[in-house]
Amino acid sequence: MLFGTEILTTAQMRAIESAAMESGEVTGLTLMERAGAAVAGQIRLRWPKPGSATILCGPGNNGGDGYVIARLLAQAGWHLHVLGVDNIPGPDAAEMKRRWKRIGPIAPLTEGELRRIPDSDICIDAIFGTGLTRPPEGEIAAVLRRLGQMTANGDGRPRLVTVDCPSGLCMDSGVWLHSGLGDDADPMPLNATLTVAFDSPKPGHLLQRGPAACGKLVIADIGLRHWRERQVDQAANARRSPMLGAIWPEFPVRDSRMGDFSTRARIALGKGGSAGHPAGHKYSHGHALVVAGPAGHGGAARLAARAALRGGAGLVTLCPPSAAMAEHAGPPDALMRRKLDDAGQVRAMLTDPRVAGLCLGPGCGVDRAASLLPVVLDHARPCVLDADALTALAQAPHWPEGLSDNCVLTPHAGEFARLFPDLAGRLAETPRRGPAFSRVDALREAARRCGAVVLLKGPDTVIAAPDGQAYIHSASDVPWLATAGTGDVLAGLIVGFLARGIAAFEAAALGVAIHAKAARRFGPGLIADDLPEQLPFLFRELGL
Ligand SMILES: NC(=O)C1=CN([C@@H]2O[C@H](COP(=O)(O)OP(=O)(O)OC[C@H]3O[C@@H](n4cnc5c(N)ncnc54)[C@H](O)[C@@H]3O)[C@@H](O)[C@H]2O)[C@@H](O)CC1
Ligand SMILES: [K+]
Repeated sequence: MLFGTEILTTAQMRAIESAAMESGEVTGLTLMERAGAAVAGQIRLRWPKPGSATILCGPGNNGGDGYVIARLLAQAGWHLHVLGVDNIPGPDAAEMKRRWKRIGPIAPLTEGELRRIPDSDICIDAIFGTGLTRPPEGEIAAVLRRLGQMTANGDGRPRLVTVDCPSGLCMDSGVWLHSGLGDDADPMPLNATLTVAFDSPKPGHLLQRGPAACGKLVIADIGLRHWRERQVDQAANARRSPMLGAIWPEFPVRDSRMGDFSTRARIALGKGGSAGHPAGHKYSHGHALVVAGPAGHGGAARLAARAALRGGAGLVTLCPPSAAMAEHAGPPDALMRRKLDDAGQVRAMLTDPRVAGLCLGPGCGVDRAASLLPVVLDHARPCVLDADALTALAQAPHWPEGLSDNCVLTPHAGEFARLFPDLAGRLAETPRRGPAFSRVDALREAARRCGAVVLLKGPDTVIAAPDGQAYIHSASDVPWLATAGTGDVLAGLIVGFLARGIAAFEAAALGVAIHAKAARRFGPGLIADDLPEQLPFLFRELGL
């Protein structure tokens, strides 16, 4: 179970469109008309007064959408310049091109032409969509470079609207494809004001450069839901294509299949009762242990412990070494403390069946984490391994063996590179072809190798489970979340959810979503300490 919506790779999207057309219930021309109408509708919604638009139409169906948009905007009184590739596209795009030609001219899609025509209020990029497989070259690359320069101002004039995606962006990974001939030959990254994509987001809208390139992302329904649900279910049943879900800043309040976030969160958290109001005994909500480190480094573990408490663990015990006990004497009084000096003591604590979650890593110190890790892994209790525990794990002799699927690893990019240097290396390569290796590909492989849930933190957090299900959480709208200690809070929150009996993948997905919501609710100026304090208000708002 996931929160958010299913998202589709470009290959899945093409398969769904083909299945819809093969059914005979809908034609490609109808889908193209709906796609173009959706974009024209969004433009008219945002800019109700007809203005001027330059529409750039590529060689395929994305270009076909562009000709539909041209026709509909012209009918609405807009003044248009249409530039198009001089080719014979597929039958649907060719028909849309013909229909436009009855209304207005098509100038060649060249950089020179784009320079010659006067500036418009908006530029519409209908050059490449899901069909992009290689970097734009030659004249089209020059056009895109010019388009990037013209619209570099973001919200200045002209504004950039992209059809399905900004051209040149790999829709499966969110990276710009490069020719390898140097920056002068490549298009300039685009910064759109608005992107209207069809049916479902693709990973590239939400990962890496995608959010900045797309601007506001609107997902338009073009009547493919029936075929999408069938294809996704068939693929999942055949275990060919495990579920990929996502939440992004403009995530609609009510989503097609999974319901809105609060309903799904209520179902997940309902398994462990309501936050802060345990229906049963405190132990029925599980006891979480948070391991702390040497004196002077206790803040990280305290943040994690506080988040675990607010997240609804029945009991939370902070476990520093004896020498650091005094440092943890302050509030919250709800927090229990117990000294933990060696692996034997952890072993004794973990024999208590009520311990339902453990957090190892924040402020722990790598040596201490390394000494405790074997016992923690041996007991296979639900746990979060973060920070120093990840560094220790990467150095462990049997890595990547020994983990179980109730364990969540929460690396940031640097820690991920220590754990999976080859995958990090592939992510860092300059992409020459699409689909480029994506963060979802990397995380699925990482989770498969180590047998645990892996969560790669960032503005585009990706979580994957060993069985291949994956989840993208895009929080590009809360840059203030990137501040010291917020990762410790996330680790603690996930441990709190684990202690409530929520399965590791769900606990991680829910933790990331609630963490970002708490930051969004607080706003800029946030420090990590503020996050756990937002949780009671957030839970109440979500009706949890
Ligand atoms: N197939 C459908 O039923 C629908 C498709 N729609 C639109 O169609 C788009 C996909 O259309 P296409 O599959 O025709 O692909 P695109 O229009 O994205 O690309 C056009 C063609 O350019 C070629 N190409 C790829 N990379 C290139 C490069 N670097 N330089 C030069 N040529 C390159 C490819 O052969 C591709 O077929 C979607 O993004 C969407 O906008 C919508 O109209 C909705 C319905
Ligand atoms: K486009």
